[in-house]
Amino acid sequence: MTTGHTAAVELQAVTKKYGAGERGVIALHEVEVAFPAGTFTAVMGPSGSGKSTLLHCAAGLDRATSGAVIIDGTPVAGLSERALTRLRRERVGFVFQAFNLIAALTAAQNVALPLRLAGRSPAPGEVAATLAEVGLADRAGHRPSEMSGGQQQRVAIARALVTRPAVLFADEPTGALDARSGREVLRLLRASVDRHDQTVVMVTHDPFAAAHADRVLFLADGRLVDSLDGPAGAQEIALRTARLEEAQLERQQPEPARPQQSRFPGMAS
Ligand SMILES: Nc1ncnc2c1ncn2[C@@H]1O[C@H](COP(=O)(O)OP(=O)(O)OP(=O)(O)O)[C@@H](O)[C@H]1O
Repeated sequence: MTTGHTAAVELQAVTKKYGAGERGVIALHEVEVAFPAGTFTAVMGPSGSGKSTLLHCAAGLDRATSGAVIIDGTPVAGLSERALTRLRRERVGFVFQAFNLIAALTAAQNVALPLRLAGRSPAPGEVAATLAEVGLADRAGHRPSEMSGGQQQRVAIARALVTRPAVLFADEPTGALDARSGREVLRLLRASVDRHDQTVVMVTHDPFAAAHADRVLFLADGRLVDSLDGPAGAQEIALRTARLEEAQLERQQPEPARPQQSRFPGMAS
């Protein structure tokens, strides 16, 4: 089995600008990054640094303003909307903070949905096996409202993995969970990489979550400014995050005021 040799997703000089003219916001500046197949990458950075934009561009949910995004060997720039939708449906999996399961469907029906949308019937046992992988073999007939948050997120992971995508993108997958359910979700993502060579890219604010990754990338002001090759400890990740947040705060401070003339001659103001 080859691991880590080819890129599941590649961004070449990707710039993303929202809006036009002077009021436009450059959310990504010529970002250059590859996510090797069979690896787990965490993306961190202060609020507004461009994490979600990076994820949306890398997943083909949004188009880059310039530069190239290559998903599973296919450059997305040349694709029609319909072809891009098909690429996303067949080669990309998503897990969001808010689970996004369909309330009227059972766990098994939710997991089968991507296969049905791709126009194929699940093979016998396929959905059950995927639910078993996330430890929910006994919940197949339950609807989302009958499951805990952690269980719902595990169903969402099963739904994302059922098509065996080239890459799984997770946007704050533990953000709405208690610590124990969060750890379970992270263990599952890690296991999908270790056991099935899955490629995972996860945006997170949580250093403990990022510590499950093989590599942590740090964004600031739309640029990749730092990286840690893992396994990295949560403490080191937290330290680097704190440094970036401090640097961002410093940049946002107004220009220091000129020293005032002291009202008391001879004393420093
Ligand atoms: N649709 C949009 N229109 C205009 N500006 C946007 C849009 N989406 C994001 N931005 C801006 O682009 C920059 C990057 O935003 P992005 O949401 O990618 O950051 P983030 O790191 O994911 O932030 P957070 O951690 O707060 O979710 C920010 O300045 C944001 O205000």
